[in-house]
Amino acid sequence: MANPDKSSAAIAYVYRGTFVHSTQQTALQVQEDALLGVDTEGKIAFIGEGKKLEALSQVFQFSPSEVTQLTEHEFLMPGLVDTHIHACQYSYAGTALDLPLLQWLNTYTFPVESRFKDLEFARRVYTHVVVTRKHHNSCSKSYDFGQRALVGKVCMDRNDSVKHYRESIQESHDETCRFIKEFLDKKYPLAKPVVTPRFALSCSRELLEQLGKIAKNNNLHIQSHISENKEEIQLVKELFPESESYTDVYHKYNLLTDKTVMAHGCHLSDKELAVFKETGASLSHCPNSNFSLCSGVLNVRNVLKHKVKLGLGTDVAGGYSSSMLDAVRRTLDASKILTIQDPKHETLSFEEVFRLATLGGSQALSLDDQTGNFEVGKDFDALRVNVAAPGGPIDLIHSEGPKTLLEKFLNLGDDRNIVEVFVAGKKVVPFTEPKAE
Ligand SMILES: Nc1nc2[nH]cnc2c(=O)[nH]1
Ligand SMILES: [Zn+2]
Repeated sequence: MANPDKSSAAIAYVYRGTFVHSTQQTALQVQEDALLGVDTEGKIAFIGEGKKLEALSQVFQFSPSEVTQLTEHEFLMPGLVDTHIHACQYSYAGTALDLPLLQWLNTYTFPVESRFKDLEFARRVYTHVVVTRKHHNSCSKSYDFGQRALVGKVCMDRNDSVKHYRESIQESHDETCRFIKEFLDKKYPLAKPVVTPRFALSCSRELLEQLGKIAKNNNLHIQSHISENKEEIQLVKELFPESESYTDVYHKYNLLTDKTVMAHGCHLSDKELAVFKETGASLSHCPNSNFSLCSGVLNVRNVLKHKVKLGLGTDVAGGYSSSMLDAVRRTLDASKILTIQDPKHETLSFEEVFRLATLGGSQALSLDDQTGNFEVGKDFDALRVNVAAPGGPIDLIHSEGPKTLLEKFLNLGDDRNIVEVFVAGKKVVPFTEPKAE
């Protein structure tokens, strides 16, 4: 429990019931009959025991009668963090999954993305992405709907398959600078721009170098793809013969920093993982995409052994589902496949995967000082889950403890179980239109 200092904001609301979250030390920490207060700035003001209600209400100046009591099948958990999604690929999610990565990009992805020159097309797709994903339980127009987001403008100055979908180095550089400036000028409280070289194969050395400099000079996040599929890795070797590895290509151009998140990394060597650890760069594990495009199976256990930060991603539309619950399930499947192949492999537990989907994601994005778990002073990013929601997908035959309720939700739940979603203390589901001034 925190001591309120004189400058702390007033309490906006208080929940009482079961809370589950992760810490660095414990994959799943359960607090039963606990109290959690959120202040008017959307931050967690206190967490304490239910039986201390009287004392807490006096210290933090709220009325015990206004506390919201969760029911026996409900709990609060931190928001699920999707560390990698392509908003512009959302329109064909669930289709076009019959080709491996490079052929998939040339045949389906580049032709669709090139249509975003048409602003009306772009607006229509992006609005759908945010509205749908809110109901799919995680964090672009995200900022209009109160969601937390890192948003990048994809850069590529190399592309031979769809000729009209390629920038010059100058265009890519200038558009990135314009995008960053306009984005920062809007002063969105929860959204940040990200420097985004698509991947090594679609960028010249000069462009990679310029993007590394832009990120460094403006202290920005960086995102890209790495070591997703074997054919891609072979081509990177041929295009960048001076580099020792795929990781080395990005490292050389200062694109691996503690604010970098690289998607996939299915085939990284231990030596490359050591570079990730050393630079503080993180990985986004996107198992649905890795299965759908037959790219590979990331050994998450090995990544964790190297102490590389790792979060989960949906990677729509290489991944066909925009649900983070799906990412949780596919992560467990991927781990079990590795155990089938090698019984000595230590399968990930659901508690570990829960941590990857919440705290792990916030660490991968270097946002763990603000979000990822329930710690006093962090933003209140949370889901209120009702495992027994009427008309929902889960049949509760017996009364179950909180750990089992979480496991059931992760394996069987969907948005019908997500009663409320909070981002920085603001309720974004159910969504209510802001009142007109
Ligand atoms: N999955 C995936 N991998 C990529 N590598 C380069 N671009 C992409 C993309 O759009 N999706
Ligand atoms: Zn991707």
